[in-house]
Amino acid sequence: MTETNPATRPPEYAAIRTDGLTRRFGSTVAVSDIDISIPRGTVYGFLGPNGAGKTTTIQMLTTLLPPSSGAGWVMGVPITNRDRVKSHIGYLPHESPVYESFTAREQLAYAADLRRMEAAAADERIETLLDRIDLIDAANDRIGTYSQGMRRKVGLVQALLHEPDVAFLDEPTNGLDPRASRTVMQMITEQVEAGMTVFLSSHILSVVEELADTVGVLYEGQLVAEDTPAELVTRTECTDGAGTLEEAFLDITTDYTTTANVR
Ligand SMILES: Nc1ncnc2c1ncn2[C@@H]1O[C@H](COP(=O)(O)OP(=O)(O)OP(=O)(O)O)[C@@H](O)[C@H]1O
Repeated sequence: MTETNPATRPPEYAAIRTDGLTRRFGSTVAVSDIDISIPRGTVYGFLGPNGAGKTTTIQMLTTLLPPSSGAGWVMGVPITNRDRVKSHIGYLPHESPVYESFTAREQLAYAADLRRMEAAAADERIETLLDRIDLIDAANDRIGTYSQGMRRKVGLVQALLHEPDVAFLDEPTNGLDPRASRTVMQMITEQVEAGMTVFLSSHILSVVEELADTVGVLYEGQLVAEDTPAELVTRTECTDGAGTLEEAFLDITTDYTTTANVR
């Protein structure tokens, strides 16, 4: 069987696909003419310096912000179709979207209800995930009393609760201790093995290097490099045997014009 080029397949093949996706704020071009195609069941690491346009891209893909021009699809659904796109996605934004006055159990039950999950199945999944992420003992405490890391855990469980086809995770390990980070990385790996696609934005490059099948580097709104983590490291000549994605990222973003051909 001959494989077609992912970039030329119809949009329904990809979990996420964009075609010239662009967003301007006045005279600022936050995201400029981005073309990506992310196969289902993979992790896409999305990197870029502060202000590169990562959040803006995620907000367009999660239907929170309309593009200025270009197009995007999530699971084959145009991102202009908010309700249908929302039915396919989970989103963990930079700040966990939780209510201070709720307990973790209440917050997650509320999220499950919004997602129209069947109550018994939702309860079972909530308990499993709370246990997995080591939050079960605090699950009846108000989120207002939680640490940053504990809030992050609730936000992450909330994003994965309904087993979305595509999860957009912005800094999922922010504020987590090493053991909790490891658990979260294992959870992401398991979800992806079960078929989920993960769009992962993080400044913690060791996490991205370990999880991502493909990494895209955004610089001043443009996608300036895209490859597997290993290839990015090799092709930016960071390998004298011990290159890391962090070195590759610094190299690419120090002077992307000389490395734009890595894409
Ligand atoms: N609502 C807005 N109005 C005006 N400019 C905006 C708005 N949102 C973002 N921008 C600008 O768009 C550009 C991209 O911002 P964005 O938040 O997408 O970057 P980022 O890569 O997510 O950064 P960080 O890593 O710091 O979170 C920046 O120049 C930012 O100032």
